[in-house]
Amino acid sequence: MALKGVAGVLGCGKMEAARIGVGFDCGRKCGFGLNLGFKEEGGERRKWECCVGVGVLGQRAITPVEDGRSQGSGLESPGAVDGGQQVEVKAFHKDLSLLPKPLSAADLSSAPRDGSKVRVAYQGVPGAYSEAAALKAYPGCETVPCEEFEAAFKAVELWLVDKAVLPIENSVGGSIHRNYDLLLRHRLHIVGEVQLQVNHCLLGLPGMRKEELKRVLSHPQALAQCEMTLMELGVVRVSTEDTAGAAQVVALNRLRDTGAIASSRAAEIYGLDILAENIQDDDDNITRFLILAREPIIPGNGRPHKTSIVFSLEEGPGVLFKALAVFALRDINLSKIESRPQRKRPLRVVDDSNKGSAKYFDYLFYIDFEASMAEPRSQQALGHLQEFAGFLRVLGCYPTDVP
Ligand SMILES: O=C(O)C(=O)C[C@]1(C(=O)O)C=C[C@@H](O)C=C1
Repeated sequence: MALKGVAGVLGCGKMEAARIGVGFDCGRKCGFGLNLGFKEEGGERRKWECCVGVGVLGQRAITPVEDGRSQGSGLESPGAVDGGQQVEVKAFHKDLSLLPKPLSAADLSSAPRDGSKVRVAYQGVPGAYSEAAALKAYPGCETVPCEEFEAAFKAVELWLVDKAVLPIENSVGGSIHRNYDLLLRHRLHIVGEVQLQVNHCLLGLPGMRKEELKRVLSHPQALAQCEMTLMELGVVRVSTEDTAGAAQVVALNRLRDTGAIASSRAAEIYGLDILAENIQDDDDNITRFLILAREPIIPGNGRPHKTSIVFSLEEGPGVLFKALAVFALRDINLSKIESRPQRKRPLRVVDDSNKGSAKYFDYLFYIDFEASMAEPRSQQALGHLQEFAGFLRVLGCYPTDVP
């Protein structure tokens, strides 16, 4: 499947100005796209509009789904009128089965049409919680391990895999900031979330007892989530790239005095004993993962949806209060707010008159709100936010998951 004809604008009759469209080839010369734009009101950019369209690439056949207005099919019917003249239609002898077929709902589902499995990238090695999250989202998928988070983003961008599943926050350890930063640096779309109950096990070589351990290896988040158990054991903590990677190191190097914090599945894969189960400090230890893809999904109204956005604000008193009010005013609940330093402009000079010595940290704000982009109140809220946000990007709109 190759990326072709990423055509700019899909037709949306309602949108008067500045439209941003993305179109994606679905493999059979068909495409679909999400079109976001502004409406001009009184000479100002005011209103967000969002519409989705499906079409046939390489021709002009685009049929907006939402407002039902065709923008010209490019396939004239026999005897079409051209400038008042009847056009003579020549007979042709072609294999009609070669013509692109119209998209059906199944074409937009997660499974590739050729029967092959969905390929999902994750950071870590087999047995990592991220792999379990990928399998929860796409049962029976082909999981593709990646060394770093960034490699998983790139694997999607380079069409090596269909999706990536990456941890974004944990109920005990908090946010995974690296992935917030990567979301902005890459242009992938959030198409889903997975909430996974994480039950950590203490693993060791067969026959070992937990009292014999001197060191415990794991991912820093996992070590932090099992702080109390590790204190009781009085062991040295050593960070690894992922939990299953820790189990792999213990098994491969036959480390007798070293344990690993990982999943029971990792114990099975690497042939280790489970020395203790559920060793996390908090029983409600839930990690939330994001599913990323090259194309956005068409937001629905049926199931509860979330929308994730990122924006920057100009300096001034109460600007964050005003930004949050656009959601409160429309009764939209926020489920997450995170701020990250702006990498390109981490500090802002605020007193030009005073030799420019006073500086503020400059932040980007990430918000998840509980509404679909298909709802007018979401579009209105973002239109309102756009009035005072220096920068605004919709990272994705996707169905809410439950642990
Ligand atoms: O190391 C793993 O197994 C991962 O999937 C990563 C990760 C994380 O980054 O937070 C995921 C879930 C657990 O909370 C611990 C580690």
